[in-house]
Amino acid sequence: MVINKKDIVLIKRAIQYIKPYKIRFIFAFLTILLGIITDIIQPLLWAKLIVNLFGNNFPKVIDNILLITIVFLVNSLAGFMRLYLTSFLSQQIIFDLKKDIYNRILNLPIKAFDKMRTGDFMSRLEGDVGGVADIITNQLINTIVEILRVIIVGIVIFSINIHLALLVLICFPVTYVIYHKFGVIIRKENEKLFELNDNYFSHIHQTISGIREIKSLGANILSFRNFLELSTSLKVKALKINIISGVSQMISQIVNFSSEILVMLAGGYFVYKGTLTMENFIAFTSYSGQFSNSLMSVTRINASIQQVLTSLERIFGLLDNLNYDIEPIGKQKLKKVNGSIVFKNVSFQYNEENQVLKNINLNISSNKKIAIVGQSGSGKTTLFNLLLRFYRPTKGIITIDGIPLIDIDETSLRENLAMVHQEPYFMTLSIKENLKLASPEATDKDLIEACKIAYIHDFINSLPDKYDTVLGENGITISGGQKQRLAIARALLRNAKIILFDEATSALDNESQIKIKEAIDQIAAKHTVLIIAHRLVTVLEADEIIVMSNGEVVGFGNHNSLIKNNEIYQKLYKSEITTITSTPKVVGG
Ligand SMILES: Nc1ncnc2c1ncn2[C@@H]1O[C@H](COP(=O)(O)OP(=O)(O)OP(=O)(O)O)[C@@H](O)[C@H]1O
Repeated sequence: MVINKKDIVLIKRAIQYIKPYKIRFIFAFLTILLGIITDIIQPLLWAKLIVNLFGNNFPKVIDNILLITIVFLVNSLAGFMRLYLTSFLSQQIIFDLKKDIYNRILNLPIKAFDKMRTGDFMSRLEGDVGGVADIITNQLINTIVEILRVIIVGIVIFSINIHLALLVLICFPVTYVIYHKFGVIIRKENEKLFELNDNYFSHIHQTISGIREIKSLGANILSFRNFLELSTSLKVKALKINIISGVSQMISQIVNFSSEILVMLAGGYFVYKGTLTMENFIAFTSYSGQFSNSLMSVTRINASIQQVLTSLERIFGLLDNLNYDIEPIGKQKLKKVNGSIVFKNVSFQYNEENQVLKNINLNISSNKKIAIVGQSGSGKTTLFNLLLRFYRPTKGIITIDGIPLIDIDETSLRENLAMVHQEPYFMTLSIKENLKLASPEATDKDLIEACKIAYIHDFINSLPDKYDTVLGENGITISGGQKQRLAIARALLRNAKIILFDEATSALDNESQIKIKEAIDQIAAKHTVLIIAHRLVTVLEADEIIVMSNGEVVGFGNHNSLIKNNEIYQKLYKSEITTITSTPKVVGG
């Protein structure tokens, strides 16, 4: 068996998942032991029965049949208990592993998702976990049991006839070498199979989440071709692994069969010579079968262990990769929040390569409507990302009401900061349930009030099921403007003092635009609203405008002052003015 130090660490970690259920494991183990003992007794009883049948000893035959029946029943019961316990343990370990991975994913910093593909999470959560749990419960118990069986049955066959037992043993080194060699190959092939599985899951996830893009680009055929390529590789790899396992099994079966023939020939000869009783010969042939099968299982376990080690490596590797330094988060609760925000000398970079924000200094008063404008890539979204604490500034400090962002307790921060995305995400749940995700305690009255402020109540009321209408995947059945208004209502329900709003770049109908603007105006009276602005009307009416260029704040003031004094703002404004006169769009990115 090829197990190195690293594997031992993996196994030790896996054992942590077994520990809470050790009593059940012991029971499973005992039922299996009972199974082995009854398996060992049975051939002996059958041998006695046959001898008694030939000896015309009818009362003894009845005794033997009675005993055989009892042993059979105990054996069946033990088999059932074993099945029940191992299934329970296997499902429980799957549950525990998945729970740990899922919990880790939910609590990951956003930067982790910049690196990992969704498919990697899916394939490990689904594929590897099941495999590991099965092998921990079934294979691990089996290994111990089969080793025990080899020892016990080994003692029995050696005590029956040492020469015959040695003949049975001959096949072992050969079978061992076969499985050892094939085990190494299988492990390598499995690693490749799992990698393919990651790619496969990623591809499917990307296709489904980007289906609109794929269709509009006419990339269906290309996507299907990639899918076929991946599925074919998966099929070929899985087949190859099965063939390799099959070949190794076939070779060892041939070796086994040869040794059985040798045992028959030698055993028959010993009976003929009178050095072995018929009863012992019958029992021996059955035991030698058990012995070789167990020995085969023990060697075969090597392949399973190689497989489980690959999966363990991937699962724990994923968990470890996700083991980002736990960034200290403060415990300070925000009480009655004013909503003033300060950026002091804030710089930030997503990676080593480029500085995205450069020495940002901003002083945003509460209850104001602030528009952020700037060319695409100038760093507007990154400002929001930092405020949302998705990433931490590489330099400088951000405060809310004078409290450093880093010191604010997580729940408190989320309660006071709400975000309305360009393409808001809704679950496949009813409107009411989607809104309640933001505030589970909200009453129907609260929901209606928020929806009225967000100018979406009348629309919801016009739907057949009103607030109980179920939204399609990602709110597909409602328009972009309606989605944003619903998202505003959701943000309002959070009762957050600061609302971040990423205006939709896509053209909204006039009615939607006016309603969104009115909703924001109403909200801005009592909240600090920061808007990544893409519409002229938003910019013109903002209390303050932040002008961004190449990761720097190059202007701060209202439209009138900026249009007079700020060159970059003038340029942005002028470059869009033609569009603006035809449609009420766009300033900046
Ligand atoms: N997760 C990320 N990892 C690495 N770089 C990123 C990441 N997100 C954004 N960037 C880079 O940071 C810079 C600023 O991006 P940001 O999204 O903040 O710009 P923006 O002004 O909001 O642009 P737009 O108006 O097009 O949305 C860009 O150069 C972008 O490529």
